[in-house]
Amino acid sequence: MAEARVTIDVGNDGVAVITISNPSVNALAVPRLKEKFGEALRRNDVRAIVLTGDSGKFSGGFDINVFQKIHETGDLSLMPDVSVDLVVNTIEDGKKPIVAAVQGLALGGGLELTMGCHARIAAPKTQLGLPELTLGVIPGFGGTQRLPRLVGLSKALEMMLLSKSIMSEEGKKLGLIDAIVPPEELLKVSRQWALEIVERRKPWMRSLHRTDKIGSLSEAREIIKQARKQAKQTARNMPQHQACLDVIEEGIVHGGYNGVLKEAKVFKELVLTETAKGLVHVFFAQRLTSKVPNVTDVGLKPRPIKKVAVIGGGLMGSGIATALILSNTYVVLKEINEEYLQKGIKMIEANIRGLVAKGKLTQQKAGTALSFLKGVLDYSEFKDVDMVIEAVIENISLKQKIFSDIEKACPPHCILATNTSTIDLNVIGEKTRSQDRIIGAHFFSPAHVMPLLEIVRSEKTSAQVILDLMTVGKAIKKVPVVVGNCIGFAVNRTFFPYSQSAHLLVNLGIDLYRVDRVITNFGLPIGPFQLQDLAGYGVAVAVGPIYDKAFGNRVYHSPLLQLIMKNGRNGKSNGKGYYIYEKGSKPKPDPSLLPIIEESRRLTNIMPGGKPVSLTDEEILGMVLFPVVNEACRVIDEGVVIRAADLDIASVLGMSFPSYRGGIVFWADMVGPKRIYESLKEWSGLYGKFYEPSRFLEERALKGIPLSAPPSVSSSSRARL
Ligand SMILES: C[C@H](O)CC(=O)SCCNC(=O)CCNC(=O)[C@H](O)C(C)(C)COP(=O)(O)OP(=O)(O)OC[C@H]1O[C@@H](n2cnc3c(N)ncnc32)[C@H](O)[C@@H]1OP(=O)(O)O
Repeated sequence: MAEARVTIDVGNDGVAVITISNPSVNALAVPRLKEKFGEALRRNDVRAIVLTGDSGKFSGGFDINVFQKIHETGDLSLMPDVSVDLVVNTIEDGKKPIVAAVQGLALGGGLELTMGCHARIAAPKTQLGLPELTLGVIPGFGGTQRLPRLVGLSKALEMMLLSKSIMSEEGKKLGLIDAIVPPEELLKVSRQWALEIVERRKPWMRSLHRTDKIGSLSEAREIIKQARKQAKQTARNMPQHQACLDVIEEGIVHGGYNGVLKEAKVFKELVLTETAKGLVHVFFAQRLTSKVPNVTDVGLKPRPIKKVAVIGGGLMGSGIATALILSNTYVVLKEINEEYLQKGIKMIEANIRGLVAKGKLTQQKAGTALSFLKGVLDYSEFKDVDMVIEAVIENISLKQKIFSDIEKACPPHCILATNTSTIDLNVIGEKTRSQDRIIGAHFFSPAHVMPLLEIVRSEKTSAQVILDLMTVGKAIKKVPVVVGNCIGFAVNRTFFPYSQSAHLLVNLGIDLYRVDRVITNFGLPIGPFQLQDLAGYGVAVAVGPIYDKAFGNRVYHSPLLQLIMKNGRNGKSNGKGYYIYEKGSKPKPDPSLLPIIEESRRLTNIMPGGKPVSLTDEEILGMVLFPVVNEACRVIDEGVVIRAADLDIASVLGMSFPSYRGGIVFWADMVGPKRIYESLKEWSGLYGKFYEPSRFLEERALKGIPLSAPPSVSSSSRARL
């Protein structure tokens, strides 16, 4: 981030324009703001003040880097007193009118500063929001008090608890914005407005003193009560939602100023929580994924990708095609016969209809998206495509044949991507001479919904091709994470022990549904057994031998899956798996599964003394997740990911690992490598090689080094990236 500046410019009209200038989002530089406001309030030639931001943006809020410094040092004094000293005393209660001239975005502390001002003038389509809860804190510059007073309690709760921003047009209707003017008139109108306040021709409004939008105390309490109930369900394990409601309630009951004081106190408590640490880590880690050494830092420019061919109209292919057409990219969907092609097109139409039904897409945009789709049965349309994404079944010879066909059918610049989740890219491209443009584009199902795009490169994939796919990924609203070429790549490789540990626990006598419950209580949306039901068993069966070959004796074999398949269960697809699935109701545990589980326990015979083991929920959690951490260590050690933080993002976006725990490696460092190592060592003694700690974990645990610390040069084989 470039150096933060705040400038002051006093015009002949007696208006001082204070401008925040801190590329790229004008994060707030508090000491300089205080200094410039002090100057403007002191100077006799200044009658009124306009506060604005440079380069078409007001401000993205308080500098989040400061939170990270607080997390590293524990030093709360790094957090300046803005709320009372600057926003209440200097701005809101200052002796000169202050108008905020807002455009682009005003988020978090940025919006809070504007709410302390006496009026807000905005350019069209300015984004306004208080997203602090996504960082594990609450608005800390008075936002919890002023937003309800400006837009009403219900709307303010929606904006804060769901971190939902609004546009200035809606802000105008709600009363948050006083006028909307074209960007070129923003400063002129704001200056005039400020002078009119001086001349008492416009009201001198202090938001914190208002009560007209709050409603009666009993109404407000009822709204807060409902919000508490909802937050209990939707924001489990996180303290900031209930804390935000406490602070709002304080202000409603005891007045805005008391609310501001409580807000500042609670903010300081929250900023030190593990939740804030995890979420702030995820914020920066996600942005770091777009920095790929030797790809994004060597002056390359992304090439335009206008037309993409998707081969295979199954679940994955149709999801990928959906994601592409939603971003107005021309897609040619290829299938082997008319029947399959129509099936694929119908799936894409259903995906689009689903988004319309959920209110995520207008009917008009749905029609536009579908106009970008064309179904084909041969390669004639491939002559001018910029990229092909192959999404057929995991069959090596089929993929090899397709790649040698598309090498001939496509222009020489065309990117040749595969959506394989397991097969080595070098094997797929073996029959071509185009290894430099072969790349993995690993989407997660459903591809038009899940945000992660794992971009897999081989040693031969060119930097230009990686950059192009990263750009396409961002254009279709995915978060691309570049990883190396290995079995399962980063996500499936790291999580391969996840369901195996769950099976092992069941064979040790632990209740299957309890395992799922422990995992959902931890924060994943569903447990490993429900996940298997949802994904279908075909994937597990197909990848089993591949994992066996690659990972040898650290694979745990359980007969349970085969047994339940023999029993006619296919998971959610036929309504019967580990759970019973009935339309309109939640998945139900199935008591008739017990004899099958018992058969699996009999066959594996691993219960000590033939008796079920007794474990605490914490032990169950560790026995499921520590083997995942162990594999994550190997993934880091082998250089499959550029940095540990990439695996955090991949786990959050690909496996729905709770973001407030910071991702798998961040969480492991919070738990402590030593504890994880010692537990795994103990379990490997009791239950075998599946739990044996990796060399990397052992080294880090014994030397007291966090798993996320950059690997040492002497580390084993960092050859993949
Ligand atoms: C006390 C107060 O209540 C507390 C607060 O104000 S906390 C801050 C509240 N504000 C937020 O949560 C907004 C966070 N930022 C965002 O959501 C998005 O960055 C944005 C919508 C502003 C812009 O998005 P986009 O254009 O996609 O750019 P994005 O890549 O995210 O950010 C650009 C750069 O600005 C940085 N940045 C964005 N907001 C920042 C902030 N508030 N502080 C510090 N850096 C910030 C990003 O880290 C990134 O840096 P990089 O280029 O070195 O990677």
